[in-house]
Amino acid sequence: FAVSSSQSPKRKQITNQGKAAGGFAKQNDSVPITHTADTSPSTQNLLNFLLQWNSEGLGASDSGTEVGFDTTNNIRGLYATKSFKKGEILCKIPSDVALALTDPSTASGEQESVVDGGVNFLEWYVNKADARGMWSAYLDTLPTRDAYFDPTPDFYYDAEIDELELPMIVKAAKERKQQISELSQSKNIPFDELQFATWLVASRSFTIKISVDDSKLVREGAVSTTDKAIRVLLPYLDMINHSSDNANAELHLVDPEKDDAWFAIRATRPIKAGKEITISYGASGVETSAGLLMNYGFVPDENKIDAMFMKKGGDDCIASLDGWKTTLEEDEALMAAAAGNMLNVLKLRMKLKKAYPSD
Ligand SMILES: C[S@@+](CC[C@H](N)C(=O)[O-])C[C@H]1O[C@@H](n2cnc3c(N)ncnc32)[C@H](O)[C@@H]1O
Repeated sequence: FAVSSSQSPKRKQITNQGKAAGGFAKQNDSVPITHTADTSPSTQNLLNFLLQWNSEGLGASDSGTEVGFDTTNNIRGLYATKSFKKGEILCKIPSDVALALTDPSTASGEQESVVDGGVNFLEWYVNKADARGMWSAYLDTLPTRDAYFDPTPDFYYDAEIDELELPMIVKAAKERKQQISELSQSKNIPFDELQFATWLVASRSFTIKISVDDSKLVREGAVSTTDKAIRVLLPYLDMINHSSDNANAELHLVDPEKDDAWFAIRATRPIKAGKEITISYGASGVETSAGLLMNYGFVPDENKIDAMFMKKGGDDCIASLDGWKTTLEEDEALMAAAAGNMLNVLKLRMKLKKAYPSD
């Protein structure tokens, strides 16, 4: 099985090239720079760790990608340091530096919940000294509970969840809070710890398929009903932010049938040097704004998929604009005085009201 669990990566280690990040190989064919390079020790450590395991397209200034902070909103993300054509690989990491969050021997076609993933993350990596040491270069780059992060409804009061109004979202959000509470008790994990681990898993993990027959990764588009879904954390690749309507890259499996498989980021459009690299989150590559709030804690400004979600949402969805408790204008007025979690609640409500076709 090519994805590591808590053990060390299996591939042969190469000498650390110790190249520093930052800067551009060439300035032509580039866009104005909208980020500052992340030169923090934790990110440099991660780069060195990944280079030891033969990762490509990262680490040196001309390698292809670098971690940076958006100069406007300070959000950390991944940026191109050279131009790429559509279809080109920007960077890749070997599958054995992926941290599995699902036990492949018990996995089924059904996706385990993010809360189960949170339990496994704590039990297999964080609370196990040897694994924590092995993966420290990655773990040290993760957001922490004591710094600001975008809270998902797992962190909301029930009254705030109720304000989301859409029955299917309110139900899913309350169920997940409940599951965190139940599993924290049955697994003897402090509630706050599991709540945050669940957030890390929900907002950073990728779901991939592996073949039942030989436990190898499965090429995209070749998924059969007997394949198992497993959740993985992908160091460095999890620095990539989301774009609903303008993503320029996607996760791609290279040589999934071989032991030496790779997780790669591939350009879906031409990308100029300096441009932020974005993918579209969600297992199927389309995530509604409600789904983004549930799992990633933010509501995007644009999202073409929302209109379709409202139309095809079924009985659990609010069937018409009349079904909402407030009008768009009332929400706009509430927004002016809102703070904390209610900002995203109202942003989502207003966005869905605007997206819903009035025919
Ligand atoms: C997989 S991580 C991406 C890397 C992350 N920015 C970091 O610094 O580690 C997902 C998180 O990034 C942030 N994020 C990603 N895309 C975003 C977007 N389009 N707008 C606002 N926040 C975004 C959200 O906080 C989300 O939970």
